[in-house]
Order: sequence, then structure tokens, then C-alpha cells
Amino acid sequence: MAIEKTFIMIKPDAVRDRKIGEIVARIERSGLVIERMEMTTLERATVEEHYAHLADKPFFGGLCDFMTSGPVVKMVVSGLSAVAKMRTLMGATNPLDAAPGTIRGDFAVDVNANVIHGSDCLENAEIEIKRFFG
Ligand SMILES: Nc1ncnc2c1ncn2[C@@H]1O[C@H](COP(=O)(O)OP(=O)(O)OP(=O)(O)O)[C@@H](O)[C@H]1O
Repeated sequence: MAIEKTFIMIKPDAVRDRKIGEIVARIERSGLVIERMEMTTLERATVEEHYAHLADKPFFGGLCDFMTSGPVVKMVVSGLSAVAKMRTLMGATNPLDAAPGTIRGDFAVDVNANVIHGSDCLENAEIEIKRFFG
């Protein structure tokens, strides 16, 4: 196991629902370290680039509307196997499949608004940290 950095984002639904504290507490309790953290409202162009792999999906427009609908909290999180560890903490993309005890399993009800994003591999983590923190 190696020390990794991953990119995490608390999505607008969770910010609106005042879940920032609980989510940050879970990340820290897991042993991972929050290295950077900033609240910001995303530009649509940044969201379109981030979700470019979904551009042909019928929900793409709605996803971009949602992701620009209010502030997000973006973070760089580090620690042993941080990428995989965060994916485990987050739970499945669709909250219906996310196990109880995971962030999505406990806080998300809808695949359109599923509370949190975390990089899916180390290569994308590097790309996303650059994209969102410059
Ligand atoms: N069927 C769907 N209907 C509506 N929105 C969806 C659907 N599938 C995915 N999404 C939205 O697109 C985002 C990106 O989907 P992707 O398949 O890349 O999953 P993910 O990597 O788990 O999610 P994320 O990139 O947000 O961490 C999901 O988090 C969700 O917000």
C-alpha cells in the first residue's frame, strides 16, 4: 500500500442539506488526511469537462445543472490507498445500491444527486486535482 492523494467533492445537495461536517468527520475518522479544502461554485465548463465521459447520456444536461446549482466543497485527501479507501467510504454511485454505513448509503436518496464525488483511480485523481485546484 502506498500513500496516495485523491480528489473529493461534496456535491451541492449535501452542502444544501448541511452534511459537510458529518462527511468531513467520516473522512478524518477513517484515518485519511484532508490536505486542501475549499467551498466554491463551479463553472459549467469545468463540470462539462469533468463529466465529459457522460456527454452522450440523457442525464448529462441535468447533471451539469445540478453540479452548478450551488456551492460544492472540493478537497484533496491523502493517506494509504486513499483512492480506493474513499470509494469504499462513499459507497455505490446509485444510492439504492450503496450499503448502509457508507456516505451515499446513509445520506443519498437519488442517483441524480448522490452527495459526493471521489476519483476512481490514481491517474484521474491527479487530473482532477489539477482541474479543480490548478
Ligand atoms: N443513471 C443516472 N442518472 C442520473 N445521474 C447519473 C446516472 N448515472 C450517473 N449519474 C450521475 O453522474 C455521476 C458520474 O457518474 P459515474 O458513472 O462517473 O459514477 P461515479 O464515478 O461513481 O460518480 P462521481 O464521478 O460523481 O464520483 C454520478 O455520480 C451521478 O451524479
